[in-house]
Amino acid sequence: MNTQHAERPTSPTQAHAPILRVQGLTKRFHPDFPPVVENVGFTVEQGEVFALLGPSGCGKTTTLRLIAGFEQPESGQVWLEGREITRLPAEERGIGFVFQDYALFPHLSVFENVAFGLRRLRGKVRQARVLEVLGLVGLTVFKDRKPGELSGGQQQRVALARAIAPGPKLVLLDEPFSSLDAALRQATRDEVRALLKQAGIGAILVTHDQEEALSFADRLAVMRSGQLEQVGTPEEVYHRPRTPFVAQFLGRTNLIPGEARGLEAETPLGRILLSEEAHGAVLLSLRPEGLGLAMPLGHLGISGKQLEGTVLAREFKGHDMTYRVQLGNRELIVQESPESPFRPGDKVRVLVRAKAVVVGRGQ
Ligand SMILES: Nc1ncnc2c1ncn2[C@@H]1O[C@H](COP(=O)(O)OP(=O)(O)OP(=O)(O)O)[C@@H](O)[C@H]1O
Repeated sequence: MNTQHAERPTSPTQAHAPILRVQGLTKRFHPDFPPVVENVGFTVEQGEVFALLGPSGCGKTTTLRLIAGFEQPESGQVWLEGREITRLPAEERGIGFVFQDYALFPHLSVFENVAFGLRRLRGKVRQARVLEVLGLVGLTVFKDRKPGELSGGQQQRVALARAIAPGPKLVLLDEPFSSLDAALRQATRDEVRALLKQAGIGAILVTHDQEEALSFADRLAVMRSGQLEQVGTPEEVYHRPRTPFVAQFLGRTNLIPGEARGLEAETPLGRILLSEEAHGAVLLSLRPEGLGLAMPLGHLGISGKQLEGTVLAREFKGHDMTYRVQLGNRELIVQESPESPFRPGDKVRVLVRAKAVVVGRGQ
C-alpha cells in the first residue's frame, strides 16, 4: 500500500503552538446510553492535514461537530490557537466546514455561493476575495454557473472555496469525497490536499475509508466506539498498529497468538521475529505482504521441516496476487507477486518474510 506523500512534514511536532487542541471531549445524546464520544483528545498542528478514521457510527462526525460548535460536549475542552472555544457559538469560532453533500445553494451562482461566506465584507473587497479564492481552486471561469451545472468534483471545490474564503486557520471536512466516483475522488482529494498545503490551512478530514485517510493525512486518529485507539502518521498506524482493531481496520492482516521472548516469539508459524521487544503471551499482526508462498520442499526433492498449507483461493489484483491459505486450523492471507503460479488446492510452503508487530496481550 502506498502511504508515501511528498509534502508531508518531517516531524508533526513543530515549533509553534498547535492550531487545535482537543482534550477529554465527551458527548452523550442519551443519559441511559454510553457516550458516543468519550474522552477524545488530540492536537492538530498549524497547516497540518489530520484525519479521523473509523467505522460508521464510531463518533467521527459528532467529534467534528463538537469542534465546529454545532454540538456542546458534556465535558472536555476545545482550544483554537491557544484560546479556549468550547462554549463559543459556531459562527464566532473562525473554523471552516465542508459538508458531505456540499450544502451549496442551488439558486445562487458559484460566485454568490462563495461570497455567502463573506457577509462581513463589503463591495470591492468582498468581490476581490471571492475572485482570489475562485482562482485558488481553479474555478474562475465557472463563476457565473449554478452548482447544478458543475461536476461533482467542481461542486466540491466550490464548497471548499466557500469554507476557506473567510481565511480560517482550520477547516473541517466531513466525508467530502464520498459522493464522487472512484477516479474523481482520488483526483479531487489530491487537489484539495494541495490547495490546503498551498494556503497553509490546517484540516480535519472525517472518513471511514482507510486508504483515503492514509493518502490524504499527515497524521490520523483511528476511532472506535467513541474513543481514539491510536494517533500517528499513516506509516506508524499502518506498520506499528497498537491494537488488533487498528491492525485490521488499516488493511488486511493476520492475527497470530505467540509467546514472546525478547525480539522473537514462538507461534503456530514457528519462531518469528518481532519489531520490538516483548515478553509473555502476545497477539501478533503479520501483514499479508510479510508472508510468502513457495513450492513445498518435497516437490523440490528436499526433505526438511516446513510450514505446509493448502491454497483455498486466489485473487488477482493486477499489482499483486492475494491468496487465502489453510495452515492447520488457521486461515492466512498471503500477498505475492502478480505472476505467482499457485492455484486453489495446491500444497504450498508458507514463508514468514517480515517481523511481526505486537498488537495486544495473549490469553
Ligand atoms: N443528534 C443525535 N441524537 C442522538 N444520537 C445521535 C445524534 N447524532 C449522532 N448520534 C449517534 O451517535 C453515534 C455516532 O454518530 P456519528 O455520526 O458521530 O458517527 P460517525 O462515525 O460519523 O458515523 P458515519 O460515518 O456513519 O457518519 C451514532 O450511534 C449515532 O446514531
